[in-house]
Amino acid sequence: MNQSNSNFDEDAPLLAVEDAVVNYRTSDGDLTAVDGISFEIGEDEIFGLVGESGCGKSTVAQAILGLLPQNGEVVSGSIQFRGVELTNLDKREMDTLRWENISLISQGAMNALNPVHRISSQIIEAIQAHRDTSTAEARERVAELFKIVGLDPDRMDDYPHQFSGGMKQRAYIAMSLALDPDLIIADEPTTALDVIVQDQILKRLKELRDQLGISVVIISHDISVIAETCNRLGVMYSGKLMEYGDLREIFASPYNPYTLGLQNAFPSLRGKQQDLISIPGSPPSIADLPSGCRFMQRCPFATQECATQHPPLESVGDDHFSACYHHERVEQMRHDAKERETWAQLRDTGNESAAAGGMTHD
Ligand SMILES: Nc1ncnc2c1ncn2[C@@H]1O[C@H](COP(=O)(O)OP(=O)(O)OP(=O)(O)O)[C@@H](O)[C@H]1O
Repeated sequence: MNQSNSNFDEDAPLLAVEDAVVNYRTSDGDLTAVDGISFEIGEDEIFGLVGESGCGKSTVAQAILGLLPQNGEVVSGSIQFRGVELTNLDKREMDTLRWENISLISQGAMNALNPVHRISSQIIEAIQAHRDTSTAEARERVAELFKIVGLDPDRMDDYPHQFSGGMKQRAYIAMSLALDPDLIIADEPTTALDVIVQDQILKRLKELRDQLGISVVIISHDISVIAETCNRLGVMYSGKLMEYGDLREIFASPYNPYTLGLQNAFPSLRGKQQDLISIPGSPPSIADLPSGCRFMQRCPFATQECATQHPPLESVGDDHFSACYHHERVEQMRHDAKERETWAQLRDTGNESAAAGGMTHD
């Protein structure tokens, strides 16, 4: 463990997000992008956060890392790293924690490498900004990091343009490992890469967990990316966690209609080809959220009850939680969700009428 903060509690979870609410101030008033989500990440864990564009995944990552834009704020709840409340840290403390304890590989991180500086000097600079290390020692560390991420150390003095997209992404991962963080947050780490390189990077992230004991949060809109890599999972929709827990358990017995829909919508990276069925419609705008279940307007199983309020997360198994009013109908929902007509009916009915009363009754 990286012991840069003497306030860390070794018995506390690595990361614990508890009922966190994140708002953005806009000319239309305060908009809630993350609405009371809770999850924990333990040692040696790869946690996946999945959901469609705009559901609040990046906002969660930025809130953890203290990198929310100027108009964003964690307005309630708590985010703790080894028992230390991150939302109370000042900028200097947060800057230290970022890199030393938690580091970020962001969407398009490879483009964050400075094109006019050699890759080695960029990583050396990051090391020397935090540690009193000679340049010779830092160069040795860069060579070691290159090996860890599967790059040839002889190429460390190259410029970014001499690297392919996949190599640049690996170089950025090397940089994010420079100070031995305990947790890496990878926000869409492979989105811009082709499938083969994507697979290699995901394998590498897994190896980091296996070899270095680093926990990883992978944020992706693609549930098959998460399926390949993670051992625990949070399925997000419109600022809420819809299903959460052990990945194998969720994949073997999904309880939430949104998870059922996502599973239909993405091809698996390996394994048998399946017929893809997309979920008709799009998520609600955070400026105009429904008062009931956030997924209600796109859910083929919605009833009047769903229009009352968003359902709470309930325990449905060992390390398995889901937010839905219809868990008792899950067998039927799993069966029906595999049928294209189930979702097509929704398209025919139209989102608006489904929300207003085109839904089934209990
Ligand atoms: N600075 C901001 N000001 C106002 N609204 C914002 C701001 N940043 C994000 N949002 C809104 O917050 C919601 C969540 O955005 P966020 O980027 O966290 O979602 P996401 O799931 O990561 O999506 P993507 O995969 O497209 O990045 C969206 O509705 C987005 O439009």
